[in-house]
Amino acid sequence: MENIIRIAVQKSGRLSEDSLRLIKECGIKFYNGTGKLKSTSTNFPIEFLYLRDDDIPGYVADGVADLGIVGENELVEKDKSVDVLKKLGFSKCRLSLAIPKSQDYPGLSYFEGKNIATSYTKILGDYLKKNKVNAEIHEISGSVEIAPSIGLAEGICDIVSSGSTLMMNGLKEVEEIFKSEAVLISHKGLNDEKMAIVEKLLFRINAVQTGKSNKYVLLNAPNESLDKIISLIPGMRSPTILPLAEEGWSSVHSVLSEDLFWENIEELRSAGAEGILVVPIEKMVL
Ligand SMILES: Nc1ncnc2c1ncn2[C@@H]1O[C@H](COP(=O)(O)OP(=O)(O)OP(=O)(O)O)[C@@H](O)[C@H]1O
Ligand SMILES: O=P(O)(O)OC[C@H]1O[C@H](OP(=O)(O)OP(=O)(O)O)[C@H](O)[C@@H]1O
Ligand SMILES: [Mg+2]
Repeated sequence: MENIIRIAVQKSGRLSEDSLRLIKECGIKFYNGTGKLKSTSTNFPIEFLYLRDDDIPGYVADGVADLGIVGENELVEKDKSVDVLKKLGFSKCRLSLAIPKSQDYPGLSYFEGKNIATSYTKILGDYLKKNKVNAEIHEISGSVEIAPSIGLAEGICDIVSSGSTLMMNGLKEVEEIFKSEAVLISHKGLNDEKMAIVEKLLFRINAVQTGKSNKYVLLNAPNESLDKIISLIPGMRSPTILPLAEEGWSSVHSVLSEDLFWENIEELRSAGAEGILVVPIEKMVL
């Protein structure tokens, strides 16, 4: 069936929940009961494959799946020929080198002639080559952080986010070698029918993501300070101004990024703004 696209998402794990949440926020309905490895949307021409994240780049490169959501770390490690359509802003982490916290760290020379345990042999190998460090790479597929304590390696290269797993295993992060977040990838050479559906999906993802990075702001302001306040919360085209029942006051409605709001909040208040409400936006189409 050409008029449907197939997207591979992680069946269970760190990417899974956020991937499925994003799809639902796009208004796409589907059933993903536990144990199901495939499901079809009831209101959008898309079907889902639920896979291990390691397998997603290969399925998309081979065209078994038209799209996939995977971490950049896995994508680069698997080195498959796919297109990256969009960074998705979740599952942010980094690939770092770590050593026992009792060890002094003079720099990358620490790793010269040593063993490093990792699940990411390609990324680590490229990094060591680029930095002219001769070290032995030990590939293990999980629980990498215990390698130094069981004498398997003098260092590791693994995913770090909060750093708590490193700490719990007596390790300290010494080099960050790769920053990663979830990305939407696509098979190269999708036909026009499939590309049309992909464009519709991207439109919805953009609307959801733009909404997430902006807030709807309402406030009350004395009319004499409206020009100053409007300059501080310019909105998409221009703020909406509504007269309050009380003479000399107006209600100002606008949209702006959360960062800009916090940068301007003090100036807004000193300009006389009060009753300031900040409301999340579900979707936003520019
Ligand atoms: N602690 C973390 N914080 C943020 N993102 C993470 C974290 N750990 C992993 N990720 C991201 O989520 C992806 C999947 O991680 P997960 O731990 O679920 O993989 P996995 O155990 O290999 O799962 P699978 O069984 O699907 O292979 C990683 O490739 C990475 O991009
Ligand atoms: O810096 P932190 O916040 O501690 O996160 C890093 C840990 O998260 C991931 O493991 P996860 O918890 O997903 O378990 P897993 O090893 O079974 O995938 C990753 O493999 C690291 O071990
Ligand atoms: Mg995996």
